[in-house]
Amino acid sequence: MERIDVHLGQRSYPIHIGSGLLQNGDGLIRELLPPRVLLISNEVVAPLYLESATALLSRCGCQIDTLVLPDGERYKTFDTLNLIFTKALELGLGRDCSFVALGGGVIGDMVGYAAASYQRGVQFCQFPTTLLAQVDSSVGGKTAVNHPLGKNMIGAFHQPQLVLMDMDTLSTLPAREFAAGMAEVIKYGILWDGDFFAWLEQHQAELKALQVDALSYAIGRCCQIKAEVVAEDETERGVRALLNLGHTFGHAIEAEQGYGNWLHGEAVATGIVLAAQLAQQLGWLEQVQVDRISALISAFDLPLNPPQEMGFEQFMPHMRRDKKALQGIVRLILPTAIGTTEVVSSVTEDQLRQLFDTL
Ligand SMILES: NC(=O)c1ccc[n+]([C@@H]2O[C@H](COP(=O)([O-])OP(=O)(O)OC[C@H]3O[C@@H](n4cnc5c(N)ncnc54)[C@H](O)[C@@H]3O)[C@@H](O)[C@H]2O)c1
Ligand SMILES: O=C(O)C(=O)C[C@@H](O)[C@H](O)[C@H](O)COP(=O)(O)O
Ligand SMILES: [Zn+2]
Repeated sequence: MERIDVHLGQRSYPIHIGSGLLQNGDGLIRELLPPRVLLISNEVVAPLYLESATALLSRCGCQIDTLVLPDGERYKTFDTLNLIFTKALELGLGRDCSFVALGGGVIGDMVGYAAASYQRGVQFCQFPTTLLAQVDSSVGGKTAVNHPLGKNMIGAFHQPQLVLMDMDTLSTLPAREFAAGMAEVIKYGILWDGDFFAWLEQHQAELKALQVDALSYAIGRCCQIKAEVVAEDETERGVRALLNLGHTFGHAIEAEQGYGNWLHGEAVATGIVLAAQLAQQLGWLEQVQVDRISALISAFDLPLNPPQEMGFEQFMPHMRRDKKALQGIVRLILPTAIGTTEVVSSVTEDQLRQLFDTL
């Protein structure tokens, strides 16, 4: 069992990582929970883990109600959010309740945003059940829903009270979803920690086999990096933007292809490769580093290339709307080495056209 703290003054919170925490984690979370809880999951995760999560929360002394939402990225919408608000109002929940998100990043982002806005803000907790949610989305307080014109366009920064991640839940995760989570894991190595990237290169087999020591090291390292970055820059005024490596391209793919057709992690994987290729084109990254990045992404069966039908004309409208853009100028996160990245606003549209033309 590992505990990592996100240091944010009064909004600080613990991340608990371990095996069996949905069965026996009550001692870790009891003191942080209010008496009234709305436990929210989806149609896929609920049959697997709702019962143990309910039992855990009830051993903590909470009065629990549950809500099961439809599954998938295409339901990360205002309409689904409204199901949460309606349920909470029907139950008569007040500001002293907590919402608990049991599921992957879609559930976590939606429940977090519902908590940020219900009666102008209630507490929430993250019980992440995908690799992607454990290494990334459950930590840091970015919450959102999608808009047809852009990913995560409507949202808020709202930190959870606690994050409880039971690594055992990964045993039921489909292989494609595990790989999608690995895209964000690889991202941390490139943007922050070259030694971690090298460790990932050396431990591919153990990770694919869900070997517990390798998995817990990888999840822990990602959470440490994210906690450090978020503590330094909670609302993305500076260094936090680095966590967006691959996302300007990736979000364009997700929106253009229709939410859910490309998984978030798949789109980010391709986005990271595009960022590396662009950095190489600009003379900032050596080809050998691009090759290492592509090789590791490919080793986890993640896509290296965007959809064939997507070129400059299809990417650009999405990229100009990216949340990092300032006065219509695209800002990109580009690697300068494995382990070091920079926020760059000097890339011209001609340079981007050249990137897509050479694919
Ligand atoms: N807030 C953030 O900082 C942040 C960071 C990264 C990604 N995200 C968001 O997270 C979302 C992607 O999250 P995701 O990859 O977890 O997708 P997801 O939430 O859609 O989960 C993937 C699939 O796995 C199922 N599932 C979840 N846990 C399972 C389990 N243990 N066993 C079997 N099936 C399980 C889900 O029901 C779903 O079908 C995107 O919307 C992305 O924008 C947010
Ligand atoms: O936590 C962050 O900051 C991130 O950028 C993490 C990303 O992996 C995540 O996908 C995030 O939701 C993207 O944020 P957005 O602001 O580009 O929507
Ligand atoms: Zn992401």
